[in-house]
Amino acid sequence: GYLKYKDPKQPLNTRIDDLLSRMSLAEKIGQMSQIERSVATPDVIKNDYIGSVLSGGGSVPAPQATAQEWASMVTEMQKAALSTPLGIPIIYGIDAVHGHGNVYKATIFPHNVGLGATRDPELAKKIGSAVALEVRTTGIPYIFAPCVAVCRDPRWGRCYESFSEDPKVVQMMTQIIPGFQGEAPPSSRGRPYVAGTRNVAACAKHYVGDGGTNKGINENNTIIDFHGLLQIHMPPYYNAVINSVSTIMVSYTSWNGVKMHANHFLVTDFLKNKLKFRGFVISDWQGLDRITSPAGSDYHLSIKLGVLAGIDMIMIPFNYTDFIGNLTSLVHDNTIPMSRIDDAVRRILRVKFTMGLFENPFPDPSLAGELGKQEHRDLAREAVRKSLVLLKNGKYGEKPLLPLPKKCGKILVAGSHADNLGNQCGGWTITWQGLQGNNLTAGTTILEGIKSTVDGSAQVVYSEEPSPDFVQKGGFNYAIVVVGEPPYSETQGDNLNLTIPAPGPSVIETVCSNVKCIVVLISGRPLVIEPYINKIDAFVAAWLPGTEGKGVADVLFGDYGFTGKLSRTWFKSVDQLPMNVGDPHYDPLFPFGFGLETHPS
Ligand SMILES: OC[C@@H]1[C@@H](O)[C@H](O)[C@@H](O)c2nc(CNc3ccccc3)cn21
Repeated sequence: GYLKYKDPKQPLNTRIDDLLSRMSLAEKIGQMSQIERSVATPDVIKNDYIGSVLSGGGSVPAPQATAQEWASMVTEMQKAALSTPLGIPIIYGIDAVHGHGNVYKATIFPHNVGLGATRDPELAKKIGSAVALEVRTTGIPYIFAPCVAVCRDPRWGRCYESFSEDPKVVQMMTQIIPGFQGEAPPSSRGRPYVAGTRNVAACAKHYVGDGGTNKGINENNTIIDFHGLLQIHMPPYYNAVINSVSTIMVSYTSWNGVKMHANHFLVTDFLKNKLKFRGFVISDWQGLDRITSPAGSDYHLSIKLGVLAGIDMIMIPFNYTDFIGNLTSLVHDNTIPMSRIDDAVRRILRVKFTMGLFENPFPDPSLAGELGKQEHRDLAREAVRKSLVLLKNGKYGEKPLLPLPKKCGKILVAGSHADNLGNQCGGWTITWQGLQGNNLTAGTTILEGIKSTVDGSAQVVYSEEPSPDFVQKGGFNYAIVVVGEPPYSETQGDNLNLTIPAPGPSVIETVCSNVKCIVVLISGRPLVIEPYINKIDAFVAAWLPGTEGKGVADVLFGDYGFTGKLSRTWFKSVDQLPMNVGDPHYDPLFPFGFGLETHPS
């Protein structure tokens, strides 16, 4: 018979009220449960009324799975969900944080630290809509992006996921949200909005103060007064909410010793009641478990604190029986009132109804062909060009070295990051931690880009770690040295010394003491460069450019000018950290906002 909640012509709140009134506690708790794809069998989805599934970093249906294989996996799960009595569709989420990183042959864009250096919100929006298409072509309607952290200490392993140390630059780049979701019409501003099946629901993360921890220690404590929190870490959430972000993910971190996942004041009083956020709040992976230390030592208490704080959907992700059992008993004994459960389910349903998931629960086959499309790769290459920051161009008193002539004669290209696609993509690429080498996915290394840019008369010689003899006897007019950090994610990226890993420094020394050298640094953050900077002729910060490495050669050889500006302070020494623009004692090697410019030759 006719069911009001299934009628898209009914007002949104009528659909929510009607469906909620039909739901059992088990069905409500199911909607609040997000499980990992590796445990999400059709039976589990059906029997536990699961409302959401995710892919954790690197969790794929099969190695090098095609878009079709991804879509088939989602379809199978969706069929199970729709076979339940109320037929509420699941929402499948994934970390598409710099393009659809888990997926083989997806376009990989520069990580956020590089996008921040572009200062180009329109570019961010275009990237958002390209990523949305690549995500949707795999049948997925929801992504855990953008990270709107304001990273205040580059020793943090996730600093590359942050657009900038300056909240104003992060606020500017939240324009990626209307890119992901589509532009909300005036009537929907400030409310969750997803335009349709070519867009995805987004997730502003990690609320709040994830980038402000002590010494940049991941998941640690952000010690700052309320005024400071509102001034530095909160502003991007104002923009995210008004730009209709559908979901917000809570941070593992603590604020002045109180776990964010247990913080009723910030999650409910401030975000939901003050900022009027109407989407759903999702936990991070085992975010509830990590409320206690050791993690998981009192899961019953964790669930009580997290759900009462105002978390609506829980990224469990594996022990769903524990979660469902504990939450059910917490409601039965009235520790958690049904009103809290209903608020969570309303918010989840509001997002699912608004984004059209009930009308279009299955992948849209018309989106085939979007994965890794040349048009998206060209956009990514433009982003690479605009993300490069030129920090030195010729030694003191000498003429500028860049742009290099395409008729450059014999040049040397050296370093561990010159011909290494995995290194230039960084973390959250194919696997959670990222990979090294050139077989991980489809793309163009920096070396390949150089070779296809220079004039036919030029000779490009590549040596990853050349000997002094090789450099001295090579007769090179110039050398391009590409070094930097290996890929990493989260805690694995925490680093207190921030030195360029060996043999980077010695390659710089060997090459730059024998031939005019351009050093291109591939890193998620500023690294120690001061000891070598006087020996270097030209110095370029390239961040983590992604698959379209040719964007680097585009600018080195003058097809485009350098325009990027530092989105982060470049320290002289790690002893100065944390040190950010606006600090009373500010003594950088290169200041926030710095970037030399060149013009197309
Ligand atoms: O991947 C899901 C979330 C992600 O959206 C958050 O930004 C991030 O904080 C986060 N961390 C994990 C933990 N990932 C993990 C991967 C493999 C094994 C164990 C944990 C999952 N997630």
